[in-house]
Amino acid sequence: MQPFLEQIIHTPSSGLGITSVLVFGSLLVALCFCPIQLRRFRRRPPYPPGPKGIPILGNALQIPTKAPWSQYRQWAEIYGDIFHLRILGQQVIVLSSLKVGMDLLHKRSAIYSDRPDMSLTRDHGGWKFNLGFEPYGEEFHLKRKILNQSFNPSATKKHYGLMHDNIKLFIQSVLNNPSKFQTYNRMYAGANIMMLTYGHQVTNEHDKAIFSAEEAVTTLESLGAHPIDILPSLGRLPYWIWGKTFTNLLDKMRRTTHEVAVVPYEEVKTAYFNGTAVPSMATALFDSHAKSDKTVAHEDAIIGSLGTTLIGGGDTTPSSLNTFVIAMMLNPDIQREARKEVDKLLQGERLPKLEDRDSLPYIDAILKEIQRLRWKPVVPNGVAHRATQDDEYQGMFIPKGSTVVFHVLAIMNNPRDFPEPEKFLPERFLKKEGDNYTLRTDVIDPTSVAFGLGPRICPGRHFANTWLWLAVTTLLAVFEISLELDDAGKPIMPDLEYVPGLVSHPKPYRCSLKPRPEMLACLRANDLIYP
Ligand code: HEM
Repeated sequence: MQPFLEQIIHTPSSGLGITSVLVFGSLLVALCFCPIQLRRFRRRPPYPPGPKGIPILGNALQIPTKAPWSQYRQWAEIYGDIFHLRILGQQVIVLSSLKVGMDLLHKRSAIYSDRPDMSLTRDHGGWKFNLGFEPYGEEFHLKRKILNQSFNPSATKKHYGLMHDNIKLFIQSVLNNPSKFQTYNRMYAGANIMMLTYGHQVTNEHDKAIFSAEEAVTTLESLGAHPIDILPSLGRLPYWIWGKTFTNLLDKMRRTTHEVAVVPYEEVKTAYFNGTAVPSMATALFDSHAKSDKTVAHEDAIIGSLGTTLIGGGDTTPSSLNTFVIAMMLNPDIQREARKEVDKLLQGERLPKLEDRDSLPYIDAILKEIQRLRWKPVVPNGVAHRATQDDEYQGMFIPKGSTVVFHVLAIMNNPRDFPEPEKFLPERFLKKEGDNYTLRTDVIDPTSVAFGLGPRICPGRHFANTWLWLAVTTLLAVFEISLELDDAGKPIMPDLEYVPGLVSHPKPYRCSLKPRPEMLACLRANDLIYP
């Protein structure tokens, strides 16, 4: 799911220098495509406006490696909500408003739902199983159908019991060891998904499934730009010509993708045919696809859909929940206001339930603001799409093969839609009458941006939002969240510089999570032990 732009520009660590990749790629592109491009150029409307680049490299060197979105925001202010960049001869179209995103990715989805090639990771690194890399076509629809069946809004309701069980385990773990909040955050996000997908119970933070998913994503992030992505036929050459660092990394990538997608699948398949599998997405699929000879129809699509869930959800929801904790530490007034709403409903007598959601609009506003984020949305550059046909939009030309970036972060930071975007202000989504809040409907809902658009919209969005709501509300009910103090009594501030990557997330931070005395009776009544 690595945005193409990032892959080309921002992760040059595969053993080849970025400059050589850029120059090499540009020469190839120029040699192969110049005559064709010239013929098309004479007939077409202009590209969307954009900054002037330099020969060969185009705009590559104008995109800062750190916080590139602020540059995109500036370009959007100069050139409008759709602008054009050229990187290595690759046309990149950046969409920086929800309207343009809807017009293209949603309304013209037949053209804009493909992914850039990423031949290296897909065809050579073992990532072919992953829906996020799947070209738009029959296999894509099959995998999406499988995931949608388990993650659509009514299917998500069936997972409430699992989430209610896991939130209690999560809270108990944090009560036992608050300093490991970040570890448990990740562990229980993974536990939800592993139980739902494979019927696998995660019982500790060292569970191999969670470890494999982390390792696979880290390896993917460290591969970086490579000529095989520019000219896939180079992949037919022996790998050793690219050097030892590269071959080692590719070996590791193939091993980790196997561990993440094939190993858990084979385990659950064996259990299914032995009659010992716990009911899950996998067993439901076997019920309808297993044959009498113990083979499974559409097996690749099933392996791929199941194997994608932990990759899609293992990092993303924990990142949002970490941002929530950081936001609460830095905004005690907002924390107080949110807790007032929670306490009014629960009266210290019970833990929150997902059925309470409609009664707590302030919490929903916090979730929207977390997704809008003043620091970094979880997937700041969206995930790149690719145009499969020449297109024209408002008199501008979008050529076939363009990489199309729905720039989530630039949209979320647009002061036109979100005044004072740098401030954390849940109230921007609320109307207040007397003491009561209601959600505004006349403001862009960040939830409709953060998860992408069109047929490629995140299939896990309902599930992610439901778990996040429950986690946020329960943490507010049970804990006082504040900055930890150092030995001199000074607050330890979190670093707001997020770690960039496929999924952006905060650096490790310190926080104080103190159980609220008024909830102790309720915790005991729920068999939650306060040490
Ligand atoms: C806060 C949590 C999450 C955020 C912000 C998020 C965001 C996104 C975004 C922006 C995309 C790309 C959409 C596009 O191409 O336009 C995406 C794709 C995807 N997400 Fe999520 N996601 C989250 C949680 C999850 C969860 C829990 C799952 C697993 C069930 C999941 C599974 C996927 C998959 C499989 C794709 C690829 C879809 C495709 O290419 O067709 N995500 N997500």
